[in-house]
Amino acid sequence: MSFFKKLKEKFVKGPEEEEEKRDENTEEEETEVEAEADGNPPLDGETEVIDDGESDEAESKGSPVEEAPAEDEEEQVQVFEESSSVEVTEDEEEEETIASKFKKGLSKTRNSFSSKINDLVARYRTVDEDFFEELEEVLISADVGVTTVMEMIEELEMEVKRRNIQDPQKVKEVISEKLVEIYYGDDDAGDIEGLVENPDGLTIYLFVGVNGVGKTTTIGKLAHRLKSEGKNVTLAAGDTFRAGAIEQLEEWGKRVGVNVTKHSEGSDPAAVIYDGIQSAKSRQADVLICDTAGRLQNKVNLMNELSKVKRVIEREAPGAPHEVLLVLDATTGQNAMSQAKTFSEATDVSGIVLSKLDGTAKGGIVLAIRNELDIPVKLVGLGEKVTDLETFDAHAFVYGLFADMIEDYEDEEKTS
Ligand SMILES: Nc1nc2c(ncn2[C@@H]2O[C@H](COP(=O)(O)OP(=O)(O)OP(=O)(O)O)[C@@H](O)[C@H]2O)c(=O)[nH]1
Repeated sequence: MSFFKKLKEKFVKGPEEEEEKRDENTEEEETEVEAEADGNPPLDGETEVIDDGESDEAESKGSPVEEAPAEDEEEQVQVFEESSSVEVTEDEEEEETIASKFKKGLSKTRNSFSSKINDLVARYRTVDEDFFEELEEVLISADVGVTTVMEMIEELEMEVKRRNIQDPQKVKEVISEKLVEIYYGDDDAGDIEGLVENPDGLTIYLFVGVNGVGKTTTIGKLAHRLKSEGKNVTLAAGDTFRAGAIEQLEEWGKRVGVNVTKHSEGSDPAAVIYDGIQSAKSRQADVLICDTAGRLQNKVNLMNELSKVKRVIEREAPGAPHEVLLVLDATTGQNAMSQAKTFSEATDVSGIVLSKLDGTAKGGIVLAIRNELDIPVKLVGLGEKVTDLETFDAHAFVYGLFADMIEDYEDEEKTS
């Protein structure tokens, strides 16, 4: 079966399915309206009471960092009241398919990339050396990364020869297929996609990345997603360095309806994370998401800070952190690549979260990161809404890049 057809079957819903989905949505809306009429908020609110006794006991057993300010103890754990989680609007909750999210989120990249590809195939009658040279430029301009592009062109040339493809139009499909193949390399999709979870208790995710990349927003989005899946989520405000970072995380905690462990600005991040773990344990949380500061200016400090935080996590929750997630801003292109290199030297990054993928026309950065750094992209930010965080899926990504062509392909199919 052709690759475009496979993608179509996987991601494009038929009219009947769309109809069913619309009916389901209408039913859900009606239920929500009824619930509101009964005085219940559309999102489940959360009233949480902390067992302070237990966390105090843990602290007295020896917080790892003596310099943690004692006067903050009573405000270390924030408790949000029931009304606080309704700020996620119904509009934001609207259900979209993974395909429509990737299609919408990658529209800038698609518009630039597919128009260049279409222009290229329209100008060539046969697939020759010049064609591949121009294709190379198109891929490089989409930030795919020189090394990855070279590998890709080599494989494309072999494939085109093997299948004896003469018509440049037919190369589009081969490109899409190769993009997926190059992304996975020798790995199975199941091994590199999705976040690792601890089946036996608390799962801990450690977030790292420089300031301004969208770390806080991503943590908020992930907390919302996990909570919507029925998980008991808690956050630790380990970015004690950037002014306003703690308050910003607290805001997200309120918005999403999860509690946040915090100390005052400038305090030791490892102490916050330690308290976050005790709090998560005492409330039997399923997931703790830890924020950290990213000071790139001083690599030694960054390394020391992250290794101290990791040591505390490893000691207090053996087997954790289950993921060390580096947030990179897709709009910063090759700068993101150099940040990834620095952070991988400072700590064991297990996955990348690529934020603001919707804000760039150079979405090819996904492939460069995966291929040149050998770190999988676990999550992608596809917009500013709380629900605009998706588990990365290379097939959905390629569908997002080639959606228009796949639709044209459908037409060709229908008319043939
Ligand atoms: N369009 C779009 N905007 C995003 C995405 N993720 C984050 N943003 C926006 O990027 C801006 C910065 O994000 P924040 O999370 O506030 O990041 P920050 O506070 O500057 O810095 P850190 O938390 O240290 O990364 C905010 O306006 C976010 O709404 C995304 O996936 N798409």
